[in-house]
Amino acid sequence: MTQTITPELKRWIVQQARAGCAPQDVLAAMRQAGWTEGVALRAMEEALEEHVGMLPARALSEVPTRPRIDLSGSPRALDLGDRTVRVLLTLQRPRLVVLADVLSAQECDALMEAAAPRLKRSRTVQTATGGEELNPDRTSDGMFFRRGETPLIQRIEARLSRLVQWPVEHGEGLQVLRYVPGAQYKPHYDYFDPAAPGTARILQRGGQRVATIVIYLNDPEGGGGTTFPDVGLEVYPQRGHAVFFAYDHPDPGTQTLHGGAPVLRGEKWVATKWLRERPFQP
Ligand SMILES: O=C(O)CCC(=O)C(=O)O
Ligand SMILES: [Fe+2]
Repeated sequence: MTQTITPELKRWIVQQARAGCAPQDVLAAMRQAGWTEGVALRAMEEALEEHVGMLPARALSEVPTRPRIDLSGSPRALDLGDRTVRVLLTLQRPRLVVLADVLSAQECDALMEAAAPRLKRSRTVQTATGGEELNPDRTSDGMFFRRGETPLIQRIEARLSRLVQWPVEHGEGLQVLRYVPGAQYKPHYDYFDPAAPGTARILQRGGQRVATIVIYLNDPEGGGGTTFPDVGLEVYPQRGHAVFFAYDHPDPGTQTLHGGAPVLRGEKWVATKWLRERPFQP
């Protein structure tokens, strides 16, 4: 059965929020009333977004509680201190922004060069056990830089932190991936499945993942787009560009299912930054 988000439902959600009801209590009440979690979360997001949109600008200047790119005033470019990035596209659901000029060509080259000797077949964090495993759905080679490992990494981390208004300490180490022709990363969520037995252990090191930044380091000749199947979106890799997407809750309702499509010609290199709720202990 499809459930429809009605104006009455949204009004009710706003009333609860104004009465000081905690979001998890509103969610629990909706679930009890028969709403599925994904729809309930989407209704809450939509209702509160619309409501906040009607408040005076002053009310929006509170400290962000999630990584976000401030696009108030629809800026075409964002000054990040040492670099100006351009805003190409934004989507509300999934919450997503495509950017250009996040890294210079020289920075992309330097990252690939530093990563190359350390690449190994990618492993995936297994929520079943909390350990790491080879994953047939993910046929890239990868490596992690330690946070702050080199001056280049420090510079990139500071820039990304300013971009998404989220502390450097909440980030995992920058990961570099290389895909050769045929390699791909099948559609997945970056957050850890709350229902899986190994997740509790993973969450001890900084809580959930709440947002992802994928930066393209080169121009693959064909294929290799980052796909978002729920909304039929594909971001084509271009050197120095990036896609940011955020998921406030570890739930498919965020529509952040995404994958790296198979590379058809040439290689594809990306750098991924995953952001956690809390400081991440490497
Ligand atoms: O390679 C891509 O386009 C996506 C990478 C990705 O999903 C990830 O690193 O989590
Ligand atoms: Fe991912």
